[in-house]
Amino acid sequence: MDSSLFFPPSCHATRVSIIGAGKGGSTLAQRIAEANLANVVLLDVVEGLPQGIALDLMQAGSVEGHDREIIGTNDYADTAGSDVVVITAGRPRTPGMDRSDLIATNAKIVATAAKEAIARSPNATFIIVTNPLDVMTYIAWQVTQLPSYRIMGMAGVLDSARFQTFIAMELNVSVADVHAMVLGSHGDLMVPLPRYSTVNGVPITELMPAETIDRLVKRTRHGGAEIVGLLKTGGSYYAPASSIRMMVESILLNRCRLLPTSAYLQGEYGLEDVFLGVPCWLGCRGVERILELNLTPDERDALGRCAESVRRGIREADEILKSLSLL
Ligand SMILES: NC(=O)C1=CN([C@@H]2O[C@H](COP(=O)(O)OP(=O)(O)OC[C@H]3O[C@@H](n4cnc5c(N)ncnc54)[C@H](O)[C@@H]3O)[C@@H](O)[C@H]2O)C=CC1
Ligand SMILES: O=C([O-])CC(=O)C(=O)O
Repeated sequence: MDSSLFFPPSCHATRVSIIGAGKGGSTLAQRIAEANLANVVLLDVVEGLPQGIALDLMQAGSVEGHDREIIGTNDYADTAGSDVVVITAGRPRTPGMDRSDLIATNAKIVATAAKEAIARSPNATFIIVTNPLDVMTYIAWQVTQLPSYRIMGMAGVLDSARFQTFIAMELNVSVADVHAMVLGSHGDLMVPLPRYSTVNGVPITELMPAETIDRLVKRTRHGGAEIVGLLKTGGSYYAPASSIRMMVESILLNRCRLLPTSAYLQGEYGLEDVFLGVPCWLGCRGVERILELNLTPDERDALGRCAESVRRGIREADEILKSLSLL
């Protein structure tokens, strides 16, 4: 019998490489495989870690009912030909730290990882997750020299998910009906937009008093630190992994979902040469289009302050990377 009938020549299966097999990276690998979105390559510098997680996830697949291949590796050669590369490599913060305290450590890691990954997957779309998010996305863009629409950072989906959760908890309504929009940098200066946040189309400004909204906005701004304070040894990873999965899905399936994304700005919102969270349609080309919302002068000013703080971080990272000849 001709065995090729049963084992046809392998065809190109969609592949997502995740650089960094820690809490965020490994949870994302699980989400992508269990959503049957793509095969996954999980890479880390620690020997045995990605291999062990990949084997464990493959064995879960036999129960979860997917046939996705998950490869664990320490070798970038295994990431070759990826459609999407996600960078979660780097240190998380611990209580008392600001995300910007991670610049010196994580700039080197992200620059190296991005260089290695782009060399093997020149056609991939990159999603950066490592903190401080908007600064690290700029670094990765600089070293890969990718067209700006093919590289972006994940933060806005997570920050909006937090705002949505707090709104649903406050009103005691289904979170499925809540849609919220958080723009700006992934830090205390982020810009939640109550005017664009609704419960099934009804603006939250009509559903709760201004003081309540202010309290939820503050909690959203400190949402990451709240979890770091509880976990003590690192940050959140379930909600971040879900948020990255949503972006990966919109790209791979060309769904063109409108998602707050850290994107390269070239005049949008009056800002240039900076990555910042803005609403973007994500499709097979990456950032297909940036939506310019009508902002009030206060909201615009808040976005400008975010841009300034990201630029300060970029200058600090650039100096470090130049001194190491990584830029
Ligand atoms: N953008 C966002 O919204 C979020 C960002 N983060 C950030 O993501 C990063 C990762 O967080 P976790 O997964 O919780 O940390 P983790 O410590 O669990 O995992 C990080 C992994 O990176 C690996 N790593 C370090 N250097 C590497 C290199 N040169 N190449 C490959 N792998 C390397 C480590 O061995 C470790 O396994 C942190 O910077 C964290 O702050 C976390 C949550 C949300
Ligand atoms: O807070 C952190 O360090 C991790 C993170 O970015 C988040 O959960 O928003």
